[in-house]
Amino acid sequence: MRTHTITIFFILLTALCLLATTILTSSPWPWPLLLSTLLPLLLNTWLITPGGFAWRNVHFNSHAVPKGVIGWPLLGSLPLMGSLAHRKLARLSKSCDADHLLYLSLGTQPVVISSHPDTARQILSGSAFSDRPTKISARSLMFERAIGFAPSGQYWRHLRRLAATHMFSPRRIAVMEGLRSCVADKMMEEVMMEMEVEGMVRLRGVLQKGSLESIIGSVFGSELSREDKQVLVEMVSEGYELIGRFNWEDHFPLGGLLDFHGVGKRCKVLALKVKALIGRIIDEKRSTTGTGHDFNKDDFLSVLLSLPQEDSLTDSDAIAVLWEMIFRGTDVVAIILEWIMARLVLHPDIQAQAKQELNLIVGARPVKDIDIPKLRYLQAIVKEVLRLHPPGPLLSWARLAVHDVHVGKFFVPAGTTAMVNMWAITHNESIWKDPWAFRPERFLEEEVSLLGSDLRLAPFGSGRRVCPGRALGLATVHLWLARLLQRYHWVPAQPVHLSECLRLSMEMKKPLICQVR
Ligand code: HEM
Repeated sequence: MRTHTITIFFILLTALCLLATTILTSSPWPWPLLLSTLLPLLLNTWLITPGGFAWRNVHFNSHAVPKGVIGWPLLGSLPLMGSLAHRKLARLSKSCDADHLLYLSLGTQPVVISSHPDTARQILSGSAFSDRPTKISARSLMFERAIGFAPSGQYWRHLRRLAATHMFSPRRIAVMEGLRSCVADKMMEEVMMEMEVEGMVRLRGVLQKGSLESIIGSVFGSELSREDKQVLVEMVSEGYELIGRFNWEDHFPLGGLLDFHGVGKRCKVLALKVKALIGRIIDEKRSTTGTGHDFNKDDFLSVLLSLPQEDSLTDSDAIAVLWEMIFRGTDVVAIILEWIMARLVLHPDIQAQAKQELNLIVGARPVKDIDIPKLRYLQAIVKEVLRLHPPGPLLSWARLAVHDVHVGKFFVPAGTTAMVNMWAITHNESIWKDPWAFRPERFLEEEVSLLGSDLRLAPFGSGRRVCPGRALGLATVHLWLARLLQRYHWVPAQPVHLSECLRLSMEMKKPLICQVR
């Protein structure tokens, strides 16, 4: 029935075009002939393929024809991919009754989107979707030689092992507790200073500065100069802007020609600056010991430099990996904490309950990492915020099918980009009771793991490419949240807006401005 209607539609459209061009050109040759041949061909491939233009060469089994959206000619569904892409895609999947798998085109890129835990598990946890789709800006910024975008071969496995052992292991996280704690104290002072000087606190700036300080300390050690730190801040923020920008080349083979904003050029310039700065930091670190094999510090760079020959990385690969850690570790913790504090100033009863728990279990001394497992309500608050505001609503960077595969009964060819709409899953009323309500208690009533085993709530992804920094990220969020609540009572200084803006991560569109007592 659907195909029938479409066929009639494009025959009528062709006839209309033929008529229009005949009238407009007053000479019937050659435009009408050309149009009447090309148009049906184009429309045929665009209109009757589920998912639109990018799927034109894929033949689906008649028993398992997927549901898809055709989108705009050539662009496909690209116009949906703005700052609220997760919401628009969720609405689309629902309206097409395609929560399990929705087919669409982003330019010439075939894409499937899962908004259901079952298909999300198949995509994230199987081996078929173990690569990332090409992102030109990520490649120019060297991330293809780092964990996030390296193809899933031996090199990527080696990097993950190094990071798991020397950056994110429980021992390393425990060793770095002193640093995180010290940064927390500095943030408290800054909060107090802002209150005294301005009468209000712009929390985002304080948290971003703290996150950067903390990640720089664990990656490079504490020797970095103020100037170098400032340059790193600027580099990370430019990298965020560039990588979050729309890039034609990611979706069309010759899209690079349309780089009107010069994103490609700016990425190359930034990569040169990153290489120069981190290259110098590596050289300086090496020269502090002379032999280059005598590092006894705990920072990640010292560990990388002291690896045995067979495990060691070239300098340019080490630069890519160190840059990735700084880049990834800076913003997301600050973003989560800003969402949490926004919710807590809007719900003073929940804030009071969290403070009461802290009082009861920890008392007046500063909270430590070992207290966190006992702070069940505090953990429930973090979970509830990650459910309502997952920092990667489409799980940051998508996955790429490395071979043909079936997801459920639907065929997905190699080269397809797969996205999981975690935001749609965490807001689905058939999965979560009262999904729009902020109710941390739900996680006291039911134990739900955040770490990737339960696809109803997997803000860190799942499977072989699950976020390797999740334990460090959570330890930091819990510790700093507990300290912020222990020290101050938080109230809004201006109306709090919960509107979202999806760039690389999903931020609060309007920064939170509070007062403390
Ligand atoms: C605390 C909040 C964080 C959140 C919500 C988060 C979220 C994510 C998500 C959704 C992915 C993609 C997972 C997938 O494809 O299945 C990811 C990957 C990654 N994350 Fe995180 N992340 C966080 C913190 C961190 C930190 C602190 C670091 C490092 C310092 C980090 C480093 C990485 C890396 C290197 C990858 C790529 C993994 C791969 O492709 O093998 N993340 N993260």
